[in-house]
Amino acid sequence: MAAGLGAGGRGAGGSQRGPAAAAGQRPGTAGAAAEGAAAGLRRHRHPRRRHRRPGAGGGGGRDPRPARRGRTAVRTVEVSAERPYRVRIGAGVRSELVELVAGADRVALVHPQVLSGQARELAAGLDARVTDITVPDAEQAKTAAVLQSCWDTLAAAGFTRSDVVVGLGGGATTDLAGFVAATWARGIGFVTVPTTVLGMVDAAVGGKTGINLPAGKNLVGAFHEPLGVLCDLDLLAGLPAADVRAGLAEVVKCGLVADPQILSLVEDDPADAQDPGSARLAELVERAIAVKAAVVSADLRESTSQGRAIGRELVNYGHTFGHAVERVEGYRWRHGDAVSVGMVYVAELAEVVGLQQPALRDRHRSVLTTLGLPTRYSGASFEALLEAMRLDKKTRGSTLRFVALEDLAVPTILSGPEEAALREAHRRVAG
Ligand SMILES: NC(=O)c1ccc[n+]([C@@H]2O[C@H](COP(=O)([O-])OP(=O)(O)OC[C@H]3O[C@@H](n4cnc5c(N)ncnc54)[C@H](O)[C@@H]3O)[C@@H](O)[C@H]2O)c1
Ligand SMILES: O=C(O)C(=O)C[C@@H](O)[C@H](O)[C@H](O)COP(=O)(O)O
Ligand SMILES: [Zn+2]
Repeated sequence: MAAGLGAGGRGAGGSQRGPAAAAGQRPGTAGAAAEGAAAGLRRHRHPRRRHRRPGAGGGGGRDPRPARRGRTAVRTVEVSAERPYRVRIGAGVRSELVELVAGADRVALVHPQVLSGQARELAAGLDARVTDITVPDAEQAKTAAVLQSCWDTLAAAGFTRSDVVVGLGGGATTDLAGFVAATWARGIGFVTVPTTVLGMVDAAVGGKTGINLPAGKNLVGAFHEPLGVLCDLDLLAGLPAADVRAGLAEVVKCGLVADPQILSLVEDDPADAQDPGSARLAELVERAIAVKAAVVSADLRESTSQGRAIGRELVNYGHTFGHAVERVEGYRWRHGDAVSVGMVYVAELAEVVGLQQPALRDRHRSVLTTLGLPTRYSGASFEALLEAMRLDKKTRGSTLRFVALEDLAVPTILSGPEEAALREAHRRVAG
């Protein structure tokens, strides 16, 4: 059964989403947690499985890409929050979907139009009855109307609590699909098969699901952990360069707040870091997942930040201003581009209030610039951005709270900065 919700398409949005172009390990909790997670990366070979790449026409086609990355190396990162699950990372791991949904009579496969071929291939390998749900592209999927339409489709197909929703796509698709799963029958099984760098390193892991409102980013949602996450690096082959770059903003975020080795890997060869087939990008993906897995394992529901002990809010670095930019731009910016500017904003703010040395602010700008990510934003007034920031989920009452850095991988919460400081940081980011 196919439920077309309108392909949407990037259309004009494609070029409008974001601008065109564009130490030392912390001794505290987050750095240590990331180290622990990195150490927990288990390296083993993928069980032998015949696997057909999309479009390979029966498996006989030659892979046109040079084998710069071990084709069989598969990594596993464990997430142990309320219900343990595994993040599998490597070429071909999407074939493991059949095991993750074993036992379900019905599977809903939620994906954007651009991934229809991959969705068909995945569906063909499943024993369950598959309901295909094509959703609009990118942020256009994260709306109440699309959510309603997904519920209607599940109702028509008779989905019960033993059935499973699979999100195949970038972060926008998996956020929506996860919220569909979280809300259907008060919560059914959910699996993520992320197809973007950002989806793999961030959105597919950790169980934050939801949709946007005109009033704010991700304002409606739920914590709903996946049964498993399949990061199939083969799926990145066709990802547009601008989306690879945007995903790297969240990777750099993990480098700044917890794992500085990430920054060195990017700075050593930024072009290689952006090559979907490179071993460097694979390592960056693994390292960022290790940071995220450690953080959400310790604080799934984002409830434990106290003083210097930062919980899940750590991975919200750069998002207070970043989400405000997305909101005032009508969700036409790429999330990663907005987070890039947001990280520069909070670095400027930390410097303005005397928390951080200028050198760290400069490192933010240089590492993001070297990837071609935006570091300036002058598209909206300070007042409009401030209003949007007030609805950030870290805000308590009328007190704005930012994740900020005292030093590389030394995070803190900057609570209730003066409006003059917020304004000055905006002036500096607006250039
Ligand atoms: N839940 C979380 O913890 C979390 C974390 C970070 C970001 N997010 C959310 O994730 C979203 C951003 O995710 P994103 O950057 O993946 O954007 P996206 O989902 O909009 O995908 C980017 C673009 O790439 C296309 N695409 C996806 N996979 C492709 C592939 N393999 N080949 C070709 N094209 C492909 C998509 O159709 C889209 O046009 C935002 O909504 C953000 O709020 C959520
Ligand atoms: O997983 C988290 O927690 C994050 O904050 C990761 C962010 O990269 C992500 O964009 C998240 O969706 C933001 O959450 P929100 O609670 O600020 O909407
Ligand atoms: Zn994010």
